[in-house]
Amino acid sequence: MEVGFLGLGIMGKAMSMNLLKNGFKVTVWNRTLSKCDELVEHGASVCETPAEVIKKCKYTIAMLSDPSAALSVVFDKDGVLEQICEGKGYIDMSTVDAETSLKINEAITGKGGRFIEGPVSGSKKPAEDGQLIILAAGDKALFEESIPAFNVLGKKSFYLGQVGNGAKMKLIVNMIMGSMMNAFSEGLVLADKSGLSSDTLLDILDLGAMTNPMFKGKGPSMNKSSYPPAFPLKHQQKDMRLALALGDENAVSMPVAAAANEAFKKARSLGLGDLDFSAVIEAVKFSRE
Ligand SMILES: NC(=O)C1=CN([C@@H]2O[C@H](COP(=O)(O)OP(=O)(O)OC[C@H]3O[C@@H](n4cnc5c(N)ncnc54)[C@H](OP(=O)(O)O)[C@@H]3O)[C@@H](O)[C@H]2O)C=CC1
Ligand SMILES: O=CC(=O)O
Repeated sequence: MEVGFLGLGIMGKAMSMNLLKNGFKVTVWNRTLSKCDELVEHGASVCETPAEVIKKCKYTIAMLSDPSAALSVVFDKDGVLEQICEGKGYIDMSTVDAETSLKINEAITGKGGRFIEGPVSGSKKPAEDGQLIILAAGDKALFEESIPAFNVLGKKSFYLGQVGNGAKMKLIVNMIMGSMMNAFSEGLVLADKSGLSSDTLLDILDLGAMTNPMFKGKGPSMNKSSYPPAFPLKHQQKDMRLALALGDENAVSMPVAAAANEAFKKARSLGLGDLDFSAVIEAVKFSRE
């Protein structure tokens, strides 16, 4: 199976590498073209524009930073729309809002192509290990044809119905994750400032009902003030912002998420946007200084 892949950031690189390792023929494109080199060393082909990738491949996956990147790759010059046509499928796995997905769906299907959104839950390591959770929606037949690729990329693929449902589900999951990360950060800082060991707090949390892979995975490095980016903080803040907009649309009051969003914004203003989202703990430390 030949697959195109647009966007080789933290996630796209790991995902396209997995496809290559599992026997897929992969043609890649990235805005910063030099990031394609490592994939080419592992057997990928490279194109100079998204349009060229679409022309070459029956199926193309995108993994881009945010709504503006997802729209630009489709609608701008040399973009996806220039070559999408009947018989081709476009699978956008970026985390965006439903409105963005719907715009892309309308444009792709208007040209006779097929579209699904497929945002993923799971970070850099699950992407490297093919253990993502895929939240797909849109053209059902395209979803079924994508299963061989999804089975390489993830441990479970959900089909959620009409376009927009995948985006909404992903934003809800990440809103919960961002709120949890803030409560966790406050607890670690409070333990430390109360004269307690924040490492002991991790041990206690791990033994009880609140044990979870995120606290276990991120806690030890947070206690060392180390935040190598797996999920960049700027993307988590984007997800909080988009989830809050979904709350506005549905008149759902979300004061916890709103406070968490403020902390991520504060962290961005401190220049921490490119670090892991666990660096939000620095905003908690900052606010009490
Ligand atoms: N990292 C994670 O743990 C997870 C991330 N996600 C989501 O996946 C998506 C990708 O995340 P991640 O890989 O971490 O992000 P990165 O910031 O590492 O990569 C972003 C990618 O988008 C490209 N890009 C940004 N702006 C544009 C633009 N205007 N035009 C074309 N390409 C553009 C970048 O290109 P360039 O290299 O040129 O900058 C790069 O390929 C995001 O939506 C994120 O929310 C979902 C689950 C987990
Ligand atoms: O979107 C981020 C994740 O870890 O999932």
